[in-house]
Parts: sequence; structure tokens; C-alpha cells
Amino acid sequence: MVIYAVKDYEEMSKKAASIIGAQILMKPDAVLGLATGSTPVGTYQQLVKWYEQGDLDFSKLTTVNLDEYKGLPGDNDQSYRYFMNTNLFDHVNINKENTFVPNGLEEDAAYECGRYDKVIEATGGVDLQLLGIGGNGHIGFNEPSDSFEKGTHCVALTESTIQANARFFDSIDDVPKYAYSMGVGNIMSAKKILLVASGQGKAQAVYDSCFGPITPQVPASALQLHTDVVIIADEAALSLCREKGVL
Ligand SMILES: O=P(O)(O)OC[C@H]1O[C@](O)(CO)[C@@H](O)[C@@H]1O
Repeated sequence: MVIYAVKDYEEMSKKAASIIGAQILMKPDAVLGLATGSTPVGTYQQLVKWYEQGDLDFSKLTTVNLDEYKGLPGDNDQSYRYFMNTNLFDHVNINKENTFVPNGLEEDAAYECGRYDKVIEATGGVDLQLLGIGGNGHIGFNEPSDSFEKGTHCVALTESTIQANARFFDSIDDVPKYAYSMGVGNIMSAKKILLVASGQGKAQAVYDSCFGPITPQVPASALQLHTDVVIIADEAALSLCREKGVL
């Protein structure tokens, strides 16, 4: 695990984008695992900037997203498909047919989870997986639990995640209660993992994930077992690590 300490959100975004950009330059037909949430937005903006400058070509890439709300169609402005389109895909020359997000409208959870695992498998494997992290250490929608999930699964979101997401909806009742998410096993299968974290609200999660015991109660702690993980965190997100003297 390599931890890059950066000053702030802007620096985190530039550094993360440079690692993704290098991956695209080295392997134009790479498979990228992508994430939503507010943290990677600046990373996507930087990638779009480099695309507009003519420095990056997205045309041969395949992408697979971590998760999607169950019950939301892709054109709902809170769906993760919509997020990916508006934050990245609509602004670059990616072939959208090669961009995959779980189908939030599929009601049959067992069917959708099996289908999405096959989609991931058919890509030949993720070269670089981008991750954000929840304040409780969740990755994708893998919430704290008694065991690590291997494959794509249907998750009942925790109250804290529902509360955290409520800011994006008109009322808390509109926040979906279930989501489809890749499992920790899917995430760990990526060749390289890049986790971005910004702000004081992530300090506990970053400390627990990097320096605490490996436990499904902190899903991101599984990353300690992966051989190629890069964490880019700003000083606020690293504040507890600093306080405890581990960095
Ligand atoms: O980047 P944010 O908005 O803090 O979100 C953190 C995490 O929460 C999620 O948005 C899901 O609740 C994840 O996709 C993300 O990694």
C-alpha cells in the first residue's frame, strides 16, 4: 500500500487523474473500474481537461462501474449512470457501449448480480480500479458487515449512508434503500487499485482502513491484502493518521 499525502482536494484530483491518464497512455484499451460520489468529480474534470487538450484518447477503453441504486433508471439525475455520463462520458470520446453500470431497473436481484459479474468477467479483468471511501469505510456499497462479499450483490443501505446521500434528493424518503454493488472480491480482483479520500469526514475511515485490523466491519481494510494499492489522501483525510503518529 502506497499512501500519497497531498495538500488538498485539488492536488488529490490532479494526482489521481495523472495515474489514470498514465494507465490510458500505457494501455489505450485498458479496463477501468470507475466510482461515483463527490470525491472523484475533480479527477474526472481533470481527465476531461486533458482530453480537450488532445492528450488522452478514451475511444478504446472499457469501463465498469462499482454500483448503482436499485430502482433508479439511468436517466434519473441521481442515478450513477447519469453521474458517469454527465461527469465524464459525455465529455470524452468514449464508446458508451463499452461503459457498464449495473441496471438499477432490474427488479430480479439474483439475475442482475449474476449478469453484472459476467459483464465484469467478459472485460478480461479490471486494470485500474478507482475508489472513493465512505465515512464508515465502505467501498462501492459494501457496507460494514460480518463478512466480505465476493461478487455483485444487492445491498440494503445503512442509515448513515442514506443520511449521507439525502443531500442529493428532495427528501430522505426519496433516497433509494437498496443498491447493486460489486463485492469486495470483485474490487480485489483489479490489477491496481487507486483510492481517493478528501476531508476530515474520512479521517477515521482512512486510519482504520490502512492501519486497523482487516475486518468486514471496515470493508476498505481488505485493501491491505492487495499487492498494488495507491491511496491519495489530503491532509484533512490523513489527520487521524498524523495524530496517531503512523505517518
Ligand atoms: O465521495 P463521497 O461523496 O464522500 O462518497 C463516498 C462513498 O460513498 C458512495 O458515494 C456511496 O455512498 C461511494 O460511491 C463513495 O465511495
